[in-house]
Amino acid sequence: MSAKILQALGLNATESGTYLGRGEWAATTDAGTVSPTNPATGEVLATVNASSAADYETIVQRAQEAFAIWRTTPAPRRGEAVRLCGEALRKHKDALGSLVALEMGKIKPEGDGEVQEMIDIADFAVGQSRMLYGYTMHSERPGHRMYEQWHPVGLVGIVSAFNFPVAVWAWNAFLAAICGDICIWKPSPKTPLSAIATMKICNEALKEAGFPDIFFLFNDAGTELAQTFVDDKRIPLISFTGSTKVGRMVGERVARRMGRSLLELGGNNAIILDKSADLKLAIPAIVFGAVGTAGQRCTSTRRVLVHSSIHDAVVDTLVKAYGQVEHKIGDPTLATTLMGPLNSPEAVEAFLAAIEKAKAAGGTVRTGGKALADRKGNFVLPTIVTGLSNDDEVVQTETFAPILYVMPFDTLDDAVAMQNAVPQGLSSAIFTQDLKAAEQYLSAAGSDCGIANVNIGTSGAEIGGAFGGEKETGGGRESGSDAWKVYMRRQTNTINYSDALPLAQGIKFEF
Ligand SMILES: NC(=O)c1ccc[n+]([C@@H]2O[C@H](COP(=O)([O-])OP(=O)(O)OC[C@H]3O[C@@H](n4cnc5c(N)ncnc54)[C@H](O)[C@@H]3O)[C@@H](O)[C@H]2O)c1
Repeated sequence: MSAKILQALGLNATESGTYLGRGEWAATTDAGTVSPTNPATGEVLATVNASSAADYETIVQRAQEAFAIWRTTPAPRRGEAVRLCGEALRKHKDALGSLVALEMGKIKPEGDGEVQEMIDIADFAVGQSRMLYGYTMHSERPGHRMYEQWHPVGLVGIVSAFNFPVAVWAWNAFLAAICGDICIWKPSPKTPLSAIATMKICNEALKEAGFPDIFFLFNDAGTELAQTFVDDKRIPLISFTGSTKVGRMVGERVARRMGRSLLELGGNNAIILDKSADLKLAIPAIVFGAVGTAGQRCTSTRRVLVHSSIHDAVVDTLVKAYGQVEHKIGDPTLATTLMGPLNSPEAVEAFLAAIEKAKAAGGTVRTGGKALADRKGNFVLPTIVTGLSNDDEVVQTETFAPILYVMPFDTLDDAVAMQNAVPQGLSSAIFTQDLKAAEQYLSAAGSDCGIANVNIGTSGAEIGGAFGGEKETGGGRESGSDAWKVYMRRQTNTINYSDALPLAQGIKFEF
């Protein structure tokens, strides 16, 4: 099965992890390897030769040369390049979706959905390429015109996480490309094949149509090259998606060199069920939010805050629903599977450690709480824990696994305070039929997250809205709304078409 999925995308048992531009993949074999593993079986899928320091240098130099051309290519023409990438991805959606499922471990519909997200952001970026608007301002000086324009920022570094191995790149790369930037990508060492396949699909489409290289790729056997990347002054913007721990370091290092960083970090997302919540909507939203991608989404639902009058009934219903999911845990590439494995054995250890901490803090495991030792792969049971306090360390921490903490509340003010009282601020939701409660939740005194929903869950964003979060989630916004602006530099221009030289603020300087 796995060989068939790799073959469908032209991937071999050994692959170069370095796209140098000009149609060349590096032949480097002495910079270590990356070994992506099937999380459902433990089988090594292929060997990826990592990039050397010299490869990295070649990439940056060629990216700089490419930028000199791309920055003056008309933006709608740049949009055409992205349109072709979107078309190529449409053709390969099934194959790439299967590879994402195989390598990352999310189920096939979610793998396909991730590729669809790439297609959607491509479409969005094509339209945006004709809408890189700046304001025109009225000058206080007669015969003067003032306006702003947006120029490409230059080279954009993209460091991505394992859980969205291809969509995160597209969110960044397609917008950056229409903005006139050149992108260099360092994917997660857990999912290099998805990155290589994506580069092949997009770069072949660009080459066929005669476009220059705008997308480069390197893989790092350790973290040394990634650190060089983060510290590299030739790269004005680093877009980092990953854990708060690594993202904090990246943000600090980029700031030290006065670079720009776009940080998309961890979440600790809550759903509030007030007493009027429509459980027909709320229960499936919670189950998908907590169990989807085996709890390995940045927007996964980790906490459910339930009005005390319905708390016990909601827990019972959720436990029953989890019972149904338990029968459909397995190979993520099969159509019948609802929950795949965790991505690595370390993730299983982190899951088990969190369960032990939860128990030690007085929590009760209502369902799940175990790894599935009867089979190969990194499978665990989706888990519900009750009886903990929102302040407990384990509840405050993002464990990247399907563990849901359900806690009661008495007033909406208490619920919102609990929801917000975590270090992260990514996604949040309320289920209510009470207009006042919904509006209070969305007000300035309500949710403090970058995403706040009413009557839909925390997980699964669509292209169009800006995606990202506050506090330890890093403050970045990607993909929709005016997120394109981060990939550009703003320039204010004043043009004098009069015969005089008046100074602003009426200042006189006569000599
Ligand atoms: N907010 C978002 O949009 C979003 C989206 C997806 C994932 N995430 C977060 O990502 C995390 C899971 O992903 P992960 O386990 O791959 O995260 P991670 O932080 O372990 O790795 C992320 C990336 O950073 C790289 N990296 C590691 N050490 C580095 C270093 N010293 N210098 C530079 N790069 C380095 C990794 O190789 C990888 O490419 C979760 O916390 C999740 O919430 C956030």
